[in-house]
Amino acid sequence: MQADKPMEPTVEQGQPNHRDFGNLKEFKVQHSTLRDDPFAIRPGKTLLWTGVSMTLQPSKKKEEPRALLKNVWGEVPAGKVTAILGPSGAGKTSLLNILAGRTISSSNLTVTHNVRVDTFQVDPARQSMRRQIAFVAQEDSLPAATTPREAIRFSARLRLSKDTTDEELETLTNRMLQELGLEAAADTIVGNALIKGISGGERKRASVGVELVTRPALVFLDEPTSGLDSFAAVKLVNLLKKVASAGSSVLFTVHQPASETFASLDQVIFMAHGQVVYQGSPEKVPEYMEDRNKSVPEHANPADWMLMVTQTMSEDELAKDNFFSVDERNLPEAEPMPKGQSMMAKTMHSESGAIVEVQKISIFVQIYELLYRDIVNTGRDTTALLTRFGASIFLGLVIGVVYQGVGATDLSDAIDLQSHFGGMTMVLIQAMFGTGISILLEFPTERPVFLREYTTDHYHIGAYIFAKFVMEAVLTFLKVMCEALILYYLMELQMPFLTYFGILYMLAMASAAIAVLFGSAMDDQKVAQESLPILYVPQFLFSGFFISITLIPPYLRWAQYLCSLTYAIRLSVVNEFDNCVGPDAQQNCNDLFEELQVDRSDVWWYWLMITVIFLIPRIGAMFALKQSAKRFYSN
Ligand SMILES: Nc1ncnc2c1ncn2[C@@H]1O[C@H](COP(=O)(O)OP(=O)(O)OP(=O)(O)O)[C@@H](O)[C@H]1O
Repeated sequence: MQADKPMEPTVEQGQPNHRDFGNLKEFKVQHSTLRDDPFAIRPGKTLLWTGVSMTLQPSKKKEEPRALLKNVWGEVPAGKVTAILGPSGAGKTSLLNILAGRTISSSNLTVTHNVRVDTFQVDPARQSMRRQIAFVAQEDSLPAATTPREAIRFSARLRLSKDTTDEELETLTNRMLQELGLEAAADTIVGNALIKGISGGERKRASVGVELVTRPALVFLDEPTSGLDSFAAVKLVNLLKKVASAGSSVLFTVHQPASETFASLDQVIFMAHGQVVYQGSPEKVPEYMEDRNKSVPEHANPADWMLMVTQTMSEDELAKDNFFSVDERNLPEAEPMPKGQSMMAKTMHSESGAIVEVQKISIFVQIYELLYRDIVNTGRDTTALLTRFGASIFLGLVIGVVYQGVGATDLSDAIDLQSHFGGMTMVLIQAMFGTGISILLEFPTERPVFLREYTTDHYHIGAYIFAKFVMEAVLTFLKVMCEALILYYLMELQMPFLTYFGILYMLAMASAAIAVLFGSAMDDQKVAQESLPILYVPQFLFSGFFISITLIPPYLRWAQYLCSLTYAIRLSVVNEFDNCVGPDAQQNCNDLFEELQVDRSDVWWYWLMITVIFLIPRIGAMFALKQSAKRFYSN
């Protein structure tokens, strides 16, 4: 561990740092409660569970239900580090997910449990309970263009008490980076499979930092040491011990801990075949194995030995040799949480030592932080930005050159008018497609980040949707402005420039809204992308451009009113062809209005409808994302 900055008054006063204390009680007396200390003492909570079972219901009638967890019991005392060990498929992650409220009963899964925090009965899936839990999943889901420093600071800003100052946040973040050995990588972007960033191990540690910086009372980590070298793994476990020594209950899963790591744990829960094999201190493992005639060989790592034994023996053999442990704790009756009781609210110690409730930051700060991150990250991803604007400018130039001067042609010539109308429609289709597709392609990378942050209580869903909307509105504004400037002047259109820009912009925003709704509603982003034509192709059919509305079967014509492209085309036609000069030109324009069923007096209605089509999917996306998040933590 690196030396720490002299930051706590306890250190400055010449008292020993908290790392010098072996026991929590002593540590509590000396430890700082300062808000810029990630290891500041926190109100500890003991998590207990019994009767945790998970059964997979058969998909076919003839099959039997499959018990994945059987009456699992255990405990994570406050101030202790507990590891769940066991062979692959033993049920470690399943247990962790149930305790974290991330797995609940569903159509094919039956979950039962009796979980308590201290003496109170709790439902881990409840929002108030999940707010207490810091959860580090196996897969990292940090935004690719963010740096570890920014990711940790973002988490601290949104999840710590609202009165935490910028200086405190900076100190907390620096301290966390230092503890995780991430100083050198602190300002390098996280990256992903396509963008080079920090290493996999650094990414894992950054994910841990994002959770630990909030000084949680309960810390759950799924395989935090996987992908780390043995030195980094030992360092991480030491860090978890430090977090526990500040009062947290730490529970993590691990496959095969090194001897040093194993010996340093406070408590281990060894699982096999969905049952508890051993629960207790690591030192007593050799004795436990000896009692079952499977003594740990000399110099062998007891964890490795236990893994080997449980993997080579069948479930029946293990049961016969008395390997499975039943709950003999005789727990007293749990108390229901009293009404209005705030114990499950997130709490911390004030500087006077009193326990106070964490004040959640306002939705405006959440929006500001989300927007700030989006702006910085968008600016960093120059390739995506250049492609987005480059493609618009290129397509604008191609369409503009092909339809050059089409707006100034003679409207008394029906073919000229058709080209004029065709050019405008082509641009509208391009604006609609270009915006929707680029959003839907981005969604798969953003979705896991949102799901992690939303389910760990970073922000309100409304803040996320609003920040996303503002960002899209600005980027789409700039993109459409580029296109409109090129096309308006090359095509020599007749309507006022601002009207033309307004129509293109509203259509692009409506298209973006539909893409966001699709991306939000579908868990499988590939399916969402593949289904996009279902939304766009009907728009062509009902827009009146490829087939006259009057030729469409009457029972299908209503569909035109749901298509944003229909309104955009009608608005373009009314504004571009309303002042046709000369009898032939007037006749041609009237024919076009009739074919498209455009009514000059309905212009306000067209504007209203295109606005509605752009607003409703946004609201829908909010609900769809909420549902997605529910499914996410119940998987
Ligand atoms: N939602 C689910 N639907 C079907 N099977 C499931 C579900 N969740 C877990 N399982 C099954 O339960 C068993 C235990 O899975 P779990 O992921 O908990 O094991 P693990 O001990 O964490 O394994 P590993 O160390 O490989 O991650 C596995 O056989 C897994 O396929």
